[in-house]
Amino acid sequence: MTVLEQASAAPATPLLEVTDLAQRYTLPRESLFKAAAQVHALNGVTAQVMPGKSLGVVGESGSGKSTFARLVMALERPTSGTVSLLGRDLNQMPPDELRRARRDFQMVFQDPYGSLDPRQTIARIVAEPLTALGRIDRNSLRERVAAVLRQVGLRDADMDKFPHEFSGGQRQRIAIARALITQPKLIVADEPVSALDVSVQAQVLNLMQDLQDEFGLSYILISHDLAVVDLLCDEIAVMYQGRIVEQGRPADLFARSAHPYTRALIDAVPRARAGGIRRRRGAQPIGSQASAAAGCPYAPRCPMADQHCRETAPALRTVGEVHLVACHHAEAVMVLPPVVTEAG
Ligand SMILES: Nc1ncnc2c1ncn2[C@@H]1O[C@H](COP(=O)(O)OP(=O)(O)OP(=O)(O)O)[C@@H](O)[C@H]1O
Repeated sequence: MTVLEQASAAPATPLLEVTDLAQRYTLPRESLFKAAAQVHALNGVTAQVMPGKSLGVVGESGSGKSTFARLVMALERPTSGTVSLLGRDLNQMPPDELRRARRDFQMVFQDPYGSLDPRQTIARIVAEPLTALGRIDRNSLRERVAAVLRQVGLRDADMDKFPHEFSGGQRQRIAIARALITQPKLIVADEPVSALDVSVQAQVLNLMQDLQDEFGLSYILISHDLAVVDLLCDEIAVMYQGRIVEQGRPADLFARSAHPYTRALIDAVPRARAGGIRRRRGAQPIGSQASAAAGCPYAPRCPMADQHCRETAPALRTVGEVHLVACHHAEAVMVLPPVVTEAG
């Protein structure tokens, strides 16, 4: 094999690599006589994002999605595990190096009303991640702001306005422009469209897709809505109580979900996917419940749970070619009929 062939055959370096990430929070003591309780927000999460690819992270409220996003952004240190961007462990970097590395990864938050400072002009808001990296002359800065505003479908003149002059969808475009200004490789978007009307959601997701095509961006897209991540992601990780319980390509997950929890999430997708998955009549809303003391954390809610599930926690394992699942009954779940697709 020639050197060139070897290079092209070598697997590409992951853009982001998260290994065995765990985060525990200690809650304030209820009284002097009680031990402080701990929340295991994240429990041994391992994931990779390749350059130009996107990972969707779905799960109900409290499953650990935002904690995962904060750790990936190095906004807090994990209890254990590592977060590496292009092979460099973010939590081992000296503060100055981490500040410079932040050029490569930016975040878009859920609330387009709360995340933009109402007293700042759009120019200042959008320029902030760049000015935080060091001095830059005013004219170049305004040119750069105008360019990213155009990239997200806004006008140069918008830079001298204030956030209250824009709709929710436009504000989310401004938040995306701010994330783009440092020309990042990765954007972590935490529920970027859940505060928007459905019609506006599609516009923002389409914009994110166009930007990905144009700049080879990667996204980590956090959402409670499978339909949203399905649109934009190459891979979906389903989280339950701080663990990834299933991970695979969207088409595999929809057609052959191997975890009963993923099936419950698909069941709750409110809109028809291209393949025609619809909400099942009378489907129960997914609420949080206490985890089992031992065994599979999903066992107390699982229609397939047996004694083995209640006693032994399933490890994440491969089923099929690239599909990962943590369920003792994965093979049986995969061959169940597709989630009900009722007419109308
Ligand atoms: N700073 C904190 N201190 C204590 N507990 C926390 C903290 N942050 C998160 N938690 C707890 O960790 C668990 C995971 O929370 P997280 O916000 O990551 O979930 P989520 O899936 O993003 O939920 P949501 O969709 O509601 O934002 C929850 O039980 C939450 O109460």
